[in-house]
Amino acid sequence: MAAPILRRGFPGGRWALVWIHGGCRHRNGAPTGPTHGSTRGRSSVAQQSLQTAQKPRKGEHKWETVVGLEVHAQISSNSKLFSGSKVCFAAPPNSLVSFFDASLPGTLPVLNRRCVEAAVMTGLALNCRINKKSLFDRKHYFYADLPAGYQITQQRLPIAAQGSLKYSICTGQRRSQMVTKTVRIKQIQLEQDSGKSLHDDLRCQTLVDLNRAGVGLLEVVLEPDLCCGEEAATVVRELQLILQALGASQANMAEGQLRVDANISVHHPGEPLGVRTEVKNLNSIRFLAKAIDYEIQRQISELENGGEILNETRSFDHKLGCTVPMRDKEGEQDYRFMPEPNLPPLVLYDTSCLPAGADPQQVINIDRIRDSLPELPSVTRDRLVGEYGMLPEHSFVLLNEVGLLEFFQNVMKETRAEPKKVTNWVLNTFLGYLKQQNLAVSESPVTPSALAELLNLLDRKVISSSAAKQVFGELCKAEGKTATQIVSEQRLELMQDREELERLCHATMDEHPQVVMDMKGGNPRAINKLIGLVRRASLSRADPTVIKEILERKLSP
Ligand SMILES: Nc1ncnc2c1ncn2[C@@H]1O[C@H](COP(=O)(O)OP(=O)(O)OP(=O)(O)O)[C@@H](O)[C@H]1O
Ligand SMILES: [Mg+2]
Ligand SMILES: [Mg+2]
Repeated sequence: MAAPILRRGFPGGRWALVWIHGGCRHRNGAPTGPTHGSTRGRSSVAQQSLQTAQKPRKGEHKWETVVGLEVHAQISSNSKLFSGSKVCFAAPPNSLVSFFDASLPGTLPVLNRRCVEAAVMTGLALNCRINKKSLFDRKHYFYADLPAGYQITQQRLPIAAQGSLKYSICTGQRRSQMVTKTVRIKQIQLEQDSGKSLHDDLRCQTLVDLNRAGVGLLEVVLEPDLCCGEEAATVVRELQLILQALGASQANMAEGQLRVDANISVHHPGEPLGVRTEVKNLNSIRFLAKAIDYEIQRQISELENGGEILNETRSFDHKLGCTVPMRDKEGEQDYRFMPEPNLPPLVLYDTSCLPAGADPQQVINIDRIRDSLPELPSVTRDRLVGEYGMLPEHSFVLLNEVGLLEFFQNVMKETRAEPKKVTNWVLNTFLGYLKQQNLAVSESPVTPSALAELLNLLDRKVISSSAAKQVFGELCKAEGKTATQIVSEQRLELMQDREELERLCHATMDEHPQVVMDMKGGNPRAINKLIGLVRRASLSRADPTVIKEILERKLSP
């Protein structure tokens, strides 16, 4: 019986699986490979998502639109997939390159355990089947930023396959209805990132930075179940949140940690899928949606004008808002896939089938990873709705803004105010201010404790709602004052003294006899005017409910 052992590769807890006799132990026989078959026999989920395609524009009713995504996520790890070089964004060019990353002869890959664990976590979170045996392959193409002339990937047997991802999308005329849909995951594969080519047009030269070469990537391949830019954008955002919750990837698109290739085709209902084009390397969710919608329109008008769609790769020109063929990817590529001879099969275990005598620290146990999975975004949203009676759409906003959920939860820890009130303040006043100032939650001058203190003052009726807004405005100035200090310095406390309030009402009525006459004459708006006048005289410190009660009593016949 063959048995894998783990070999310590580089310092810092890196291990490689070494296959001694070239066999494999499985509990239930060999796992099946990825579903590379035709995409035509799509499930009812796929059909359903096609049927609910976006509202047709002119001429579009005759067409069904199909979108399939390949999402590349850089794995959060201190070192690269097969070498000990550090992974760091924006380091000086070529400062993080080992001999292996530069493909010097004689160097060998050593698999990074952390990357494997991140892939298993992601597979489990996306309801995939985890393959207990997966294989590495070489995918050949020639480009300056790929020094080996091939990328190590998992083409034949990836680490995870056949999963699904649920996402929610707003529909209806006023987009007030939320519908939950499912997209199937075809497979998740581990692979190396390439380096970066920097084109210096002025000097007509290309510079190569290999810092990124060999960084671990997860390629999540989705089945062609989507139908428009908005659906694709929603799915990618959900995937991004899942990867971040798992800690599998920081998935920051601006830093290139999440890049998407969008495959698009159109066909007539009842006919086979059309020829797909692939828009490569989309690194913003907004551009992803725009590129897809543009490409759908382009393909439809091309076909309606008697043209044909070429199976080509394109890129999105965000300045022009259109897709253009990629010059370097013209023609069909032959990647000459072949097994990677320097890496044994990657073997994973369940608790029930650990190899006899194996050190649990040295084998990768799928059950242990499953047990340590954190709360996933969909579960967090359900919890917010259940625990705080929050509207589902509010739970989406809380999760979508980076750091906002943590902010909300920290406010909740320190306030006795109703969760609904806290949600309103966080989503309207606080988030509204951040948006207006173009600030991230982490840059906010208002801390969760400061907002909690303010909400406590409001809850204890120490201040009125309008005074609370005023205090919030002062907190935003970040002068280091607490809400209580601001309230006392600006004398914003609600007037509690009944006699003082009576006196104020009396004085206001004396000053405005016409309004009093109107009120006595039955003008319903006069009472509000009088309340406003008393409040102004009290510098907004008088409680409107108490004023109303006093005025009504004084003016009742
Ligand atoms: N007719 C189609 N229309 C739209 N999308 C499609 C169609 N057929 C397949 N797809 C999508 O194309 C993608 C194919 O990705 P996959 O990684 O399997 O292969 P590839 O694009 O040929 O290879 P590479 O990884 O080199 O880009 C999948 O997301 C799939 O859903
Ligand atoms: Mg792919
Ligand atoms: Mg592709």
